[in-house]
Amino acid sequence: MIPLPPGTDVMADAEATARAAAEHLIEMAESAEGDRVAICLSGGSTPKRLYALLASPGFVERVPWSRIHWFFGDDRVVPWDDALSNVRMVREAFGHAAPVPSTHLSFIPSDAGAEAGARRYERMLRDFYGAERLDPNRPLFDLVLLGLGSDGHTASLFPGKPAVAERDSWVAPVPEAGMEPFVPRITLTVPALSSSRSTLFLVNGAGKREPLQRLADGEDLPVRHIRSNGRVRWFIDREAAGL
Ligand SMILES: O=C1O[C@H](COP(=O)(O)O)[C@@H](O)[C@H](O)[C@H]1O
Repeated sequence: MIPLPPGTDVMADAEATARAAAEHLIEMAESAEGDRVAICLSGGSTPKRLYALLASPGFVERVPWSRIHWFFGDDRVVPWDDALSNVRMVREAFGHAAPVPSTHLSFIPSDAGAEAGARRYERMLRDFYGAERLDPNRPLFDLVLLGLGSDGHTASLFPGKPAVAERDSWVAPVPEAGMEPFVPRITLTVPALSSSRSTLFLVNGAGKREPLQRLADGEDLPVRHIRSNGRVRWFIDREAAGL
């Protein structure tokens, strides 16, 4: 078995990971103070089952939809209805069953290119937060969901790329990352992703053994830089853990 990050719960399979994540999301939303709950969603294929579960009977009645404001940790610079878009993935997973007020979904702007989109998304986040600087005592997000790409990226922070080192901006353009063919992306940066009341990594499947092993071997992957005001937790299924 691969030595796993601190804060790991090993789950039986992808379904168990999604169910535990749904319970954690509801717990974080219910325990949030004030009338707004901010949740930052991850993309890719892993969290799709979680989002579909939230909109399904047994969960949909328990999620405090009217209080939750949904944000994205990263996206590709493609139209929101493109098959590569995280917006499309979340919309499809929520379907019509999730009663999300339209003003509570903040999509990453994708129509003006990576640079301009990053600036616009940063403005949206700062306006929502109500300040130009992150207060270490007041997290931007109640919950940040993240994944781990098979090549070691998280959000769209790719190992060794400039966005990983960004500490002033909350959002960064990712014009290239060494994956070919690469679609430009926009990503939250380490300080924004680390401003959370809770952070949860979801990692499933045999394809994640390699990046988990690289992490265990001490490689400087972007996830190493992510912090939280509260706990950083990992839900990893047995297959990814090498069990
Ligand atoms: O490209 C992306 O990949 C990572 C990992 O996705 P996964 O489906 O392999 O778990 C994801 O966290 C990120 O948001 C997404 O844009």
